[in-house]
Amino acid sequence: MDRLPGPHRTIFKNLKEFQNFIIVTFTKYKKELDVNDQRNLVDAFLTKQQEGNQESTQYYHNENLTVLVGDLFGAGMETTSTTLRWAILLMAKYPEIQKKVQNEIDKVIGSAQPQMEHRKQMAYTDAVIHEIQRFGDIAPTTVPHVASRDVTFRGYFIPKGTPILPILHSIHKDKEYFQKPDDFYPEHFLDSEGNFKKNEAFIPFSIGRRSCAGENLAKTELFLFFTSLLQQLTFKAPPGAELDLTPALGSTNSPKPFAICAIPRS
Ligand code: HEM
Repeated sequence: MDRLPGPHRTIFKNLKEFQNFIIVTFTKYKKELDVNDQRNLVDAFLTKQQEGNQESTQYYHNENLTVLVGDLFGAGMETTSTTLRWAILLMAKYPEIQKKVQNEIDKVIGSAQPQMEHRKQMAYTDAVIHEIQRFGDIAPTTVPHVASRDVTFRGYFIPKGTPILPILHSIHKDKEYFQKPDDFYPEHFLDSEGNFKKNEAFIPFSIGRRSCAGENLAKTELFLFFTSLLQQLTFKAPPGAELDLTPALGSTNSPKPFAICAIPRS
């Protein structure tokens, strides 16, 4: 792939730049390190590295630190922030849904600081967040897996060692489970009485042993950020602008860059 022209070269170039940024950062941290006053994860990792035992050499080497910090950005930060960008775009696109969320926030949370306990009383907001994740479809596939043993699935024999890439996208667009798969329709997660309704085909964090390690943290972040934003602000398209819901080209689905007006509510 290195020798072929194409957009993947930009990915390699950006990845190198990103990794260099991490290396430069932890090299600086290494110089300042005080094992008795560890400031963050990088300091904790470097402290283990300096212990100089077998574990330090085997696991706590620079390459693992680079990948670990990279994973936290990629898996931990980019995912939730991209989902929140979809949330802002969708709220501006569908002002009547935004209004219903804000009414529920005003009723249940008022001017207090949003807490996770509020979620059980906020079926509509919960349904909207689920629908943002389903519609935004930020991880259309899982990360690559490999069959750990021979399996037969729906009549197909899959030998041990076969690479497998489950497609979450097709599940989230399945008409059998979602009445209007191509629309933004929070009612996918509400029953006729307006109670929150689980849907077993909602699996944006994937399922099984290797499903997302940050699922609970991500759900917490999404609820707290989303409600805090809509408690204070109303999102609107700039005058005359048409908001485009087509995702940008990439291995994950993020919204194309957009301009937005954030109007204080008070
Ligand atoms: C909206 C937010 C997020 C979504 C939609 C999401 C989605 C996913 C998906 C689809 C996978 C692949 C699972 C598989 O291959 O079966 C995954 C893996 C992973 N995610 Fe997330 N994720 C999110 C947030 C986070 C956060 C906040 C963290 C950590 C701070 C995190 C850490 C990880 C890790 C470490 C893995 C790899 C797990 C493994 O291979 O065992 N994710 N995530």
